[in-house]
Amino acid sequence: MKTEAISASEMKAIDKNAVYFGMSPLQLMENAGACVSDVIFNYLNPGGRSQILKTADSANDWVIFFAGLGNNGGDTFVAARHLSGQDIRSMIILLGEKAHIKTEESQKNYALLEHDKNVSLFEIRSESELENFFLENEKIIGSDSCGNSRIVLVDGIFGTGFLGPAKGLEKKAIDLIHSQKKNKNVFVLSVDIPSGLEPEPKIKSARHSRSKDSIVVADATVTFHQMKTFLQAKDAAVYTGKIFVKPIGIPFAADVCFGPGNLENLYVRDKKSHKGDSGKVLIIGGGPYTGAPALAGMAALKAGADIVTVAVPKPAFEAVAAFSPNLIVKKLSADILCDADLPVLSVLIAAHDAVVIGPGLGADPKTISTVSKIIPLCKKVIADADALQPEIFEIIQKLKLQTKLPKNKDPAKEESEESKPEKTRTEKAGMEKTEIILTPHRGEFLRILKYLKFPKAEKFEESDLEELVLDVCRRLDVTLLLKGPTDLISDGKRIRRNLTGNPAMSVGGTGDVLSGIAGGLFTKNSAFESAGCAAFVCGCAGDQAFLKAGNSLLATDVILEIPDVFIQASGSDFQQKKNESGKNKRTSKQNTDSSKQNTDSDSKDGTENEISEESEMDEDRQEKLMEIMKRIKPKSQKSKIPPKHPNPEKNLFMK
Ligand SMILES: NC(=O)C1=CN([C@@H]2O[C@H](COP(=O)(O)OP(=O)(O)OC[C@H]3O[C@@H](n4cnc5c(N)ncnc54)[C@H](O)[C@@H]3O)[C@@H](O)[C@H]2O)[C@@H](O)CC1
Ligand SMILES: [K+]
Repeated sequence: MKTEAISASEMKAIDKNAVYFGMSPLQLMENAGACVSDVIFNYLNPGGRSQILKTADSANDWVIFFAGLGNNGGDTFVAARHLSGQDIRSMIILLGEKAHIKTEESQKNYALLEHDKNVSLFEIRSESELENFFLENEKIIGSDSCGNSRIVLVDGIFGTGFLGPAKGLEKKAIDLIHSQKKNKNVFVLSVDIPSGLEPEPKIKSARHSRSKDSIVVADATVTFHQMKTFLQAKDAAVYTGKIFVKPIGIPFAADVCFGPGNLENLYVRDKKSHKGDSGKVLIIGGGPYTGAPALAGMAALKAGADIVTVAVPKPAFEAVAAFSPNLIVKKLSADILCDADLPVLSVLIAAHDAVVIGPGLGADPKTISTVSKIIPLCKKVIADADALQPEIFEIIQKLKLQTKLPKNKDPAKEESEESKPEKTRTEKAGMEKTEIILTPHRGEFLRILKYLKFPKAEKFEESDLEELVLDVCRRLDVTLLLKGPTDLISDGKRIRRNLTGNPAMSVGGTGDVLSGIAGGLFTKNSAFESAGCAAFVCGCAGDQAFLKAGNSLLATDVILEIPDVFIQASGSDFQQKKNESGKNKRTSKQNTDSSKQNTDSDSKDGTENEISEESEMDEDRQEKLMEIMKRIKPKSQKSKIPPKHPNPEKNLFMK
C-alpha cells in the first residue's frame, strides 16, 4: 500500500487513467463496493469468515445504505449485492428516483439489486418522505429498538464529486444519521469520504466555516487506492473516524504514467475570459534555423495559449512570419540572438506568461551567453534544444542558490557589478522563483550529468536512470522532461512516465512541437503537470498522425492532431486501443517492408499478420512497463510493517 497521500483531483486522474489503460469504470466500482462490503462484513463478524456466529441478535442486524445519485451511491449498490451473497440483509435508501441515477455503471448496479431477496430498495423523493420512512421503520432503524442487534449506517450520499454545501434531502439524510449516532449499536461507515466534507473547496476556509451538522460524523471511512490529503487534514479527523485505505485494482500503468486523467486537472478557461487571459507564450528561437520556432509557436497555440509571439533573429523572420498568420513575429536585431536584443526581449518577457527558449537558436557562444541572461528574467521558462548548454546549467544553479537567500534580503543591494545590463526578475520581485522546465533528449541529459560531475555521467545502468533524473531535478531545482521511447518527467519530488509516441517521431521538428505544447500549458499550470501532459499529448498526436502518414510522418502532421487529442481525452471512453496501435505497426511495416509483403503469398488476407502484430504491439507496451517496473525501487515493500491483527477492522469495531 502506498503511504503518501494524494488529492481528490489526483485520484480522479488515476481513475481515468485506469480506464485509459484498459480497466472499465464498472470494474472499478465493483472493486470499490467489494471493499466496502468487506469492511462491513468484518464489523459484523469480528472473528473472521471461519467463525461466523449467527446468534438470535445477529439475525436482527441491519445494514442501511444511504445512497446518493452519483458513483458514491453506486459503490453502496455493489456492497449490498456482495453482502447479500453472504446472507447479510440490507436496505438501500436511494435519495432520489432510480431514473435519476447519474451514471451508467451506477444504474447497472442498482438494477442488479431489483430482485435480490436480501436487499430492500426504497426510492425517497423528499425530506418529508424520508422522515416518514424513518418513522414507519422505527422498529428496525429507531435508536431504542435495537436490543443487542447491530445497525450499520453506510454513508454513500456524496463522494469526491461533492461541492458544498449539502442541502434539502441529502442534508436531511445527514441529520438522520446524526440522530442515530447516540445509539451504541449504531456504527456509521462513510464510503470514500464523509458526505458533506468538500474534498477540494473552492474557498479554502469553507470547510472550517461549515457547521458540523452538515457533515457526516463517521466511526470509520473506507477510501480507495491511496490515502487522500483532504482526509488527513486536521479538521477532517472528527468526521472520518478511523480511515481504511483499500486497493481497488488500479493498474500499475495508471499509477505511474501520465494519461488523459491528468489533462482533466489542467487549467479550464473562465467563461468570462478575455483575449490573453488563457496564456501568452513567447518563443525565442531561430536564426540558423527557421522551422523550429514556427513549429513550437504553432504547437503552443494548439495547446490552448491565447497569444504566441515568436522572437527570431533577422534571417528567420520572413520564413516564420509567412508560416502562419496566427503567430505574432518579432524581428530581432542581428543574424543570431545576442545581447543587443536584451532590452526588447525583457519587455516581451514581462508581457508573456511563459517563455520557450532554444528551438533553432544555434549554439554560437554569443547566443548562449545571451540565453544565460534571459533565463533569470523569466517567471516561467522552458529551456530546450540549443539552450541546453553548460553555461545555462550554471546560471540555473546560481538561480537556485539565489532563491535560497532569506526573503528579507534584497539581492539587488548586494550586487556589486553595476554594469549588469538587466536586473533579474528575482531581484526585481523580491525572491519570487523562476520556474524552469528542461526538455533534454538522452544526449543533452548526459551533458547535464557531466556538468554536475555525476560519477556515473559517462556510463550508468538503466536501472539508475530514474534516480539520476530525480537527483538532477533536485540539484538544479528544475522540472525535467527526459525524452525517449518512454519519457521521464520529474520535479525532484515525484517521477512519472509517458508511454505515448512512436519511432516515426524521431523525424526533425517533433521536439519543437513538444516544447511548444509544454509552453502553452505552462502559462496556466504547474511545471510538472505541463511537462507530463505535453509529453502525453504530443505522443498521442504523433500516434494519430502515424495512423495516417506512417513513416512519412512530419512534425506538422503531429501539430494538426493536437486538438483531436484534447477532445478525445475529455471524453470518458478514451482508451489506449490495441487495435489502433496494431494498425500503427502494420502501416509502419507496409512503409518499410512493402517488397516483402508483395512476395509473401502465405498471408493472403493479412489475418495472420494482424493477430501477431496486435499482440506484438501489446508486447511493446508491456516491455515499456516492464522496464519501468525494473527501475522502481520497491520502497513500500521494504517499510511494510506486518499488521498487528490479521483482521485490523476487529479492534476498531469494539465500541
Ligand atoms: N472511476 C471512479 O471515478 C470511481 C469512483 N468511485 C466512487 O465514485 C465517487 C465519485 O463519484 P461521482 O463523481 O459520481 O460523485 P459523487 O458520488 O460524489 O456524486 C456527486 C453527485 O452529486 C451532485 N452534487 C454535488 N454536490 C452537490 C450538492 N452540494 N448538493 C446536491 N448535489 C450535489 C453532483 O452533481 C453529482 O451528480 C467516489 O467518491 C467513489 O465513491 C468508485 O466507484 C471507484 C471508481
Ligand atoms: K460518502
